Amino acid sequence: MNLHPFVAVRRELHQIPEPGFEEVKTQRYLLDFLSRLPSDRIEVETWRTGIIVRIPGRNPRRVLGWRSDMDGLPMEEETSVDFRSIHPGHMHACGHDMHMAIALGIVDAVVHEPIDDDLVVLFQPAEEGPGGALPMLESDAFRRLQPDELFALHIGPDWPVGTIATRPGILFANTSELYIDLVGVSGHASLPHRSNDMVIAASQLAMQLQTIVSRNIDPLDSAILTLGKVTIGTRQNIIPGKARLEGTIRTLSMESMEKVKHRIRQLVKGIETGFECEAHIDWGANYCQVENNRALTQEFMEWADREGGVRVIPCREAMAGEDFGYFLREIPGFMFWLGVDTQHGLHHPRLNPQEEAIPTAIRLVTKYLRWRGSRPSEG
Ligand SMILES: CC(=O)N[C@@H](CCC[C@H](N)C(=O)O)C(=O)O
Repeated sequence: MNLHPFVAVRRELHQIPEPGFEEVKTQRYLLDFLSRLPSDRIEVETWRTGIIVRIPGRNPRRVLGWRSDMDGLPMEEETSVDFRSIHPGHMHACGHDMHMAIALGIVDAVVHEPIDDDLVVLFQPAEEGPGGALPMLESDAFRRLQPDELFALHIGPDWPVGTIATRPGILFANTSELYIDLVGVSGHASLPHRSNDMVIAASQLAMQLQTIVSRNIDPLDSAILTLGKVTIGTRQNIIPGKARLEGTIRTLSMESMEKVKHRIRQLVKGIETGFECEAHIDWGANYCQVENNRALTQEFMEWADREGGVRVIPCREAMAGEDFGYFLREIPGFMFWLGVDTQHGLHHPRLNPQEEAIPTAIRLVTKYLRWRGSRPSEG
């Protein structure tokens, strides 16, 4: 059976997942693809491991933009597909391989049949961390080619192929990473009184942190504090003097984010006093919420229902994070979920999105850009 060309692209990209700002092979693959397109129809610029593509329009009044992320996740793939990751310990488990294949499909379609407005397509590194959107947004390369409106999608495991889901206003949460180091005194397992055991301090802290959302945040204002990794100790008969707790905070308002951080500082101070240890907090990468432009989103949802060949599902906010929010803070636009109907969700080692969603998305987005490109600007 003949594979759809951009499904084949996705499979090739799926094999080479790389961490944020190390997307070297990925960038080379994308550049290679772009170099095979007619060079008089396309301008290609690199920014770190990312790429900015500009395709001039037929009768441009403004610049429309599309954004894809690029990076993979540090996890071992557990699917049995024959195109699984060849990079041990790394996997495209958040669909960025799908996003890139779709973005290339859009570039290919618009190069061969231009839209009225100019189109800029961003391949943005490091969405999973430390965050490529903000530095890309602030770069000279981006400022030179900056779009007037910007759109993106994210694969949505919960929705069937042929559907999209989005909403005007907040779609994704504010995020902050969280790293807490505790330092006590290590020692012999038989001499607890001469050491300062960080297993106990870290366990207490982990439990206390889980009281913040339930006791300090307004129940009508969602928040999450997840610890995804706790590292303590080296073997069973050594009392460990060091512990590291790693997690993420999600909120739907900046006020709640500040409140959660304030409570974390207080609880960590309490652990320092109570367990006579030293503690250090690092907030890592912080992403602002993805807030869809209301008018453009509403218009898109109505258009997609009418003409896009997909079913549009109005959805609730998600507590996932996306540094695309930084772009939307400056540039009107929106993001939507693309139904890919998978049993295993994002960040799962068996994530296996339905690839028929790729041609569906290319058709939908290209048609929308064509339509939007022929419409007057907002306001
Ligand atoms: C869509 C998605 O899964 N995004 C990631 C973004 C990560 C943000 C940051 N590195 C963090 O962990 O807080 C997510 O986990 O939601």
